[in-house]
Amino acid sequence: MNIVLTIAGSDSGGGAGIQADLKTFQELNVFGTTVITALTAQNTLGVNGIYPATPEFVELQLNAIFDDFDVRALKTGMLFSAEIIQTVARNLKDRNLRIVVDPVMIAKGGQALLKDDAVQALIRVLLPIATVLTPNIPEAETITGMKIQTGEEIRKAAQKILEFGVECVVMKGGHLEDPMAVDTVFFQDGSSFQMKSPKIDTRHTHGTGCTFSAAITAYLGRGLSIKESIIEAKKFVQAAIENPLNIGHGHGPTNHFAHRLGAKAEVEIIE
Ligand SMILES: Nc1ncnc2c1ncn2[C@@H]1O[C@H](COP(=O)(O)OP(=O)(O)OP(=O)(O)O)[C@@H](O)[C@H]1O
Ligand SMILES: Cc1ncc(CO)c(N)n1
Repeated sequence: MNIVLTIAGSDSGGGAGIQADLKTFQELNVFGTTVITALTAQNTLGVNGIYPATPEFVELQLNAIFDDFDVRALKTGMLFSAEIIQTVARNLKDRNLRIVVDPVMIAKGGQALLKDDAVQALIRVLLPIATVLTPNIPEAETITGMKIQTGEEIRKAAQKILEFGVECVVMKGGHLEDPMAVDTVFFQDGSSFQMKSPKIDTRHTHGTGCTFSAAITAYLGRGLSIKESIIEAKKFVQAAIENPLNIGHGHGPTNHFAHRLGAKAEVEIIE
């Protein structure tokens, strides 16, 4: 059994964070382990409170996992503070792992999930060890300090992110004004490709980013290449968005069962 890990925050509402990650891992046949960085009191309407773990307790959880399990791939989600980011990076360095960093900053309802002063720590200590970084456009703007609207601006921002040391960056286009959900993927060797799928007109998009990065991690853990993992993850999240569950009164969760039920999503790959 391939073992993977998520280092993220708990979403009591079950649609994002650790809960979305574990559901994704389960659906994709990998064994999921967890390091919880913070509890959130959260539902589909918003985040009512955050209770972070101490960096020492984050480290205890990391040690518990690495002392016992042979983890193939991991993702990070909500990391909350510079201190937690530093603890995580210190414990991941020099391990033979594929690391997916989802630079979670703000919940759909607007609440901050990462402190402002933690962005620099993310750039300095986590990006240099990241295999794949999955920013949405606002996150890519915060990381690079650039305004991103056009395809050319996406390319320039991705270039700057690659210079921070990540092996591959997926610029997620879900937030752009476009009838298609277009993600553009850039690698250190200068190659790139695009993934296009129809943008679904739905408010049930809570946890899409978490589900996508967890699916990339699951496929990497199963031994797929970076490119294959990203493409298969896009299909997984597209199927989960296309078949919404009617849960909650706000931004409802994506449907992790869609894959099991055989939903097939069309994703166009443009080299
Ligand atoms: N309405 C939509 N229809 C189809 N695909 C979408 C839609 N919204 C987002 N996506 C896709 O879902 C994936 C996750 O991207 P998204 O931009 O939602 O992440 P995010 O903003 O980080 O999410 P989160 O709020 O969970 O952190 C990307 O592949 C994106 O293109
Ligand atoms: C715990 C948690 N992580 C990530 C997100 C982003 O969707 C969220 N809303 N909550």
